[in-house]
Order: sequence, then structure tokens, then C-alpha cells
Amino acid sequence: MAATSNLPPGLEGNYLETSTGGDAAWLPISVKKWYTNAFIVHEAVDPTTPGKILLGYKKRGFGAHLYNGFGGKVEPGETPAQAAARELKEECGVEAPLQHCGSLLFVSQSGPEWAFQIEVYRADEYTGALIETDEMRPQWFSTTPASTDAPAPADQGEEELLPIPYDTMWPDDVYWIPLLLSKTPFIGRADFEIDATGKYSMKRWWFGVPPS
Ligand SMILES: CNc1ncnc2c1ncn2[C@@H]1O[C@H](COP(=O)(O)OP(=O)(O)OP(=O)(O)O)[C@@H](O)[C@H]1O
Repeated sequence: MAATSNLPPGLEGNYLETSTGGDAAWLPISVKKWYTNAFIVHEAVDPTTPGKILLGYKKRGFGAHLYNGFGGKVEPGETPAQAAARELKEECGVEAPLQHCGSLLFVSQSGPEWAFQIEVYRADEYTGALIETDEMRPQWFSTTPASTDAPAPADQGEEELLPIPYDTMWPDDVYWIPLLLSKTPFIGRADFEIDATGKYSMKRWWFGVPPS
């Protein structure tokens, strides 16, 4: 992993680059707004009980028709941790001992005029009953990468889970979800361009982790 001299503007600290790309100039940041994003991850127990991650299919609003964690804006007077717990409960009905695991900065050209500062949380467990809400349809996905020589799914009445649907997620997710799964703290920034159809594409990105 490379040294941190190329940390993008808006990120601070001692971090080692895990991935970077794009050659656009970093966009200027005027205002930042705080958001949260929370994930429940069940670790693999053994080969017949693989790991799984809870995502939500966003039914409306910003990021509609993409799978994501559960989250939203930090409201005035709330800490990001309080907002993360509130949004998780509002969007899929459950409570969880969320732990902060990453911070992300997203800037877009010709989209929202503010930058998104997103605090990311994960929990190994949850309490309550998962429900579909007006905003999100929760769904579990396998955390085991798809592989041709993987054993056939156990035929034990368990529903086979699909792999994480990166093609139907924000394009930055593939760079930091693996870090979230391995419980590696992370930071990152991605700058986006939005085309006439509203599609976001990444023009420059950088993700990193603390030195071990
Ligand atoms: C650009 N790359 C990105 N990659 C991954 N996740 C991203 C994201 N950009 C935004 N997000 C997440 O999208 C949700 C938006 O929140 P959003 O639904 O607008 O907030 P909130 O529920 O408060 O809105 P309403 O007031 O109900 O409209 C929130 O979880 C935020 O973390």
C-alpha cells in the first residue's frame, strides 16, 4: 500500500491508500451535510452457514432503485450515531449496537450543491423484526464472493443468498464495502459527474485505511 501524501482535499489523518482512480481535478467543496449509512453483517459461522449482509432496496428519493445500507440525514441536535440508530429503525424496523467503521466524502458536479459527509456504521446483530417500509425493502446478501469452484449451496431448506449486487449499488461501494466486511476502519472520497439521465459516474476516487 502506498503512503498518504496524496490524501485528497477534505480528508485528514494518517491513512494508507487502498484504492484510487480517475484523473479529474478534485471538485471544490463549499458546504458539507452529514449523513449516515448503517449495515448489519452476520459473520460466516462455517462453510454451511456463510456470512451475510443486510441491504435495503431504496424505493424512493435520493439513490432510488439502488441497494444501500440504511441511513439518511443527520437532523439538527443529533449526533451521527443517534441519527444512524434512528434511520435504521425508521427504514427497516430494527435496533442494533452500531459501531462506527468509516467516513466517506462525496462531491458531485451539477448535482446537490453540498458535499455528502457520510458516517458509516455496522453491527453484528440486531433486535426486532425486519420490515419493509415506504423507503426501503430489506434483503440479505451473501458476503462470500461468487466463485465457480465454491461448494454447491447446502440443500438444507435455507434460501440461497445472492452475492452483493454491486451493479445495482452506488459505484463507490465496491471500494469500501470489503473493508466494512473485514472490520477495517476506512475513509474515502469520491467525486461524481451526473449525466442528463441523472446517472452518477465516478470521476476521481481515493480510499484508505489506518496503518496497521
Ligand atoms: C454518492 N455515493 C454514495 N454511496 C453510498 N451511499 C450514499 C451515497 N450518497 C448518499 N448515500 C446514502 O444515501 C442515503 C441518502 O439519504 P436520504 O434518503 O436522502 O436521507 P433521508 O432518509 O434523511 O431523506 P428523506 O428526508 O427521507 O428524503 C444515505 O443513507 C446516504 O448515506
